[in-house]
Amino acid sequence: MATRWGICGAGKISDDFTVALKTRPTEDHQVVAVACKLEDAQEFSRKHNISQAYGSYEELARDPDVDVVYVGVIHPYHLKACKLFINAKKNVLCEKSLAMNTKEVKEILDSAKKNNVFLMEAAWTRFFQASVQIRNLLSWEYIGEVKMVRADYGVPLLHMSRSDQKDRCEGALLGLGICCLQFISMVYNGEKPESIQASGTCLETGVDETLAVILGYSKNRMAMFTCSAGVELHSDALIVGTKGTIQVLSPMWCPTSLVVNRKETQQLVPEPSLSLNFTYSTGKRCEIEEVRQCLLKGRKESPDTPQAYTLLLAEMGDEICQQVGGVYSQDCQNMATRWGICGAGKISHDFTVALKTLPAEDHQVVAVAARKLEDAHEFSRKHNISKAYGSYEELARDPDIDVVYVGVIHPYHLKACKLFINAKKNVLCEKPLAMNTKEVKEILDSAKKNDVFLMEAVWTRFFPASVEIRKLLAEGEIGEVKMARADFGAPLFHVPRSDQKDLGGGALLGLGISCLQFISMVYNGEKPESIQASGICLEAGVDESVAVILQYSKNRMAMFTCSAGVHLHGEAFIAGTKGIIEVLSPMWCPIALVVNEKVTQYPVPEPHLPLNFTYSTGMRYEAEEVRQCLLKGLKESPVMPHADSLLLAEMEDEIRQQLGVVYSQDCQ
Ligand SMILES: NC(=O)C1=CN([C@@H]2O[C@H](COP(=O)(O)OP(=O)(O)OC[C@H]3O[C@@H](n4cnc5c(N)ncnc54)[C@H](OP(=O)(O)O)[C@@H]3O)[C@@H](O)[C@H]2O)C=CC1
Ligand SMILES: O=C1OC[C@@H](O)[C@H](O)[C@H]1O
Repeated sequence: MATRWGICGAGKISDDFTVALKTRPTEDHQVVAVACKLEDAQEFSRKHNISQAYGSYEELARDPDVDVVYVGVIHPYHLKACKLFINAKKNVLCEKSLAMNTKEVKEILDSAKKNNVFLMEAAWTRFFQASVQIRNLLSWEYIGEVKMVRADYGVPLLHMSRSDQKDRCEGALLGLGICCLQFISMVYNGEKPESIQASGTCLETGVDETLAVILGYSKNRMAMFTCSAGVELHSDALIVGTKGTIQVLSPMWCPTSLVVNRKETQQLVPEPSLSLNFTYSTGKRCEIEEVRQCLLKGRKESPDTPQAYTLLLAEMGDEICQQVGGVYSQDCQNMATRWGICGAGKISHDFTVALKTLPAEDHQVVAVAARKLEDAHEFSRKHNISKAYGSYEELARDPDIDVVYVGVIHPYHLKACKLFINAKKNVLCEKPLAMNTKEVKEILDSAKKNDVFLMEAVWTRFFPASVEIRKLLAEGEIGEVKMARADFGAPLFHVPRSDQKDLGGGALLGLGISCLQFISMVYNGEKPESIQASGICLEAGVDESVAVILQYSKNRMAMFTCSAGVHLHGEAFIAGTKGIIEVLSPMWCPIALVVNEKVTQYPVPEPHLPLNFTYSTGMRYEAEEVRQCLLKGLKESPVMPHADSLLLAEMEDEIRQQLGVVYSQDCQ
């Protein structure tokens, strides 16, 4: 009985695929239907003598006479099309690249598994006679142990709309480089490379034009490829072993000539019955027959292109895209921000609980790292995190992390931030960003140099109440601001990190910073004209209680008190020429505002686990700010910009100097 094909999409590749199918016996393969815009489907069906033409993919999905659908639409539509057919229990052969990124590929693979249907990415090169011969030669170790693989594929394609428009297409990697990658992956038997280094040029649209990639494999083996949608490359491939070489002559993506240890053999493809759009497309007959054989044997995937290979290709593609800066809208949309947590202490616990109050589609914690592996394990068990590392370095190397939350105590912020930033990780670091201005500058500089996002976790700024305060001030609700005041005091000296100097102790950096950032927010990041600080210090040399007066231009002022020895009321207010905004306690995680005597509440969600600190689920707002910044490609938050972190550090330095609090970091 013939395998009955449905064709999804009536473009160039579907045209060639249908011609290739005709080179097979009609007892084995028949095209029974085609679907796309109705007039195009009708024209396609007339040209190829197909009995059924549908004006929608949904009709094709419902056709009971179709055994397998060939998805020949452009990549951005693969996910939707594949899921439609798979959910209708159709087997699917989908053009390469199976989807735009790993997340989409996983979604397609999962749905094929769930629906128990056959699915294969149309990596047609693998099924050419020449590729079969290569696999045989490698398994016989005909050229000894493989040490190096190289492939190139370049064709000027930028005149084709799908190749230069990011929303419609793929760029050089997804369009061409994927053939080189799959070749390398075939030679190395689906092994994951140990390293990938990619460099490339992108068009103004953000699409990658030309790429060069080096892959490092275990046991000192390597591979490299170049691809270009801008220029013609030689487009051959080479496998170098300890005892010889296999050369795949151009076109390596539809190979018909091999040179094995200098001896050339040719395996030609049949002539087409109609003219083709692409080189040697009748070679697709091999993948077509592979699908039939798999269906006859009841297989759900091809042993020659298993789904694990498809996944690996997507993962490598994502890594390369990330390195060259080619990000597609699909990479951002619907994709969770993947957090790594550095430090398994109290605030990291609270932050992780706060993340759980946000949709799992938007935020996921994928790994935690602590100095001791058992602490990381305990944390990961408690929070159901899949990866636990016993060092921060391992977290820095994890390719699955988009952003690291640094929740260690402040003397270690500099080292941790630099580690992650140098590993090209985005960072949200607990406050204070560092111990002094010098350290803060070092972190900011390294974030700039490495072109990553960095934000000091000044969570207060992102509470809805703070958003409301900024709105009211901008609208002039209380007239011209003349005075701001804040207090924050809590007896904390039972906590070592609060009274020990080498652990970053002291009221100012622990608590006063929340008051200082509030004042700085009210005065829009302006530098005060003068600062007068007075305070009392413990014998250990850290500040216990501090009172500070700040003078701003145009006769405006601010003041705050903080104490790590006693409880203070924890309120703040902003007084203007036309009214007053009061922030009820706790002002550092505000849930109630009184604006000209009218009270408004802004409650935070309940936590699913007990918290260490007051209203910590409010850290969800800063986490969402990070996500939004990353989605927009920002390197700093407009609400808590780098300049504000620098100003905070400068003011803290000045206050500490007046109090006589000196940390070892100030002397280095
Ligand atoms: N937003 C807010 O309101 C709050 C902010 N914070 C800030 O968060 C940070 C951490 O505070 P918190 O969680 O209470 O602190 P913890 O005492 O719980 O310590 C946090 C982590 O810091 C690392 N650490 C602790 N002591 C040492 C040390 N002696 N040497 C090296 N590393 C050490 C540990 O990492 P590991 O697990 O790897 O061993 C530990 O788990 C501080 O910078 C603080 O200012 C804190 C509370 C509230
Ligand atoms: O460092 C701190 O420790 C105690 C907390 O209550 C406070 O919010 C934080 O800044």
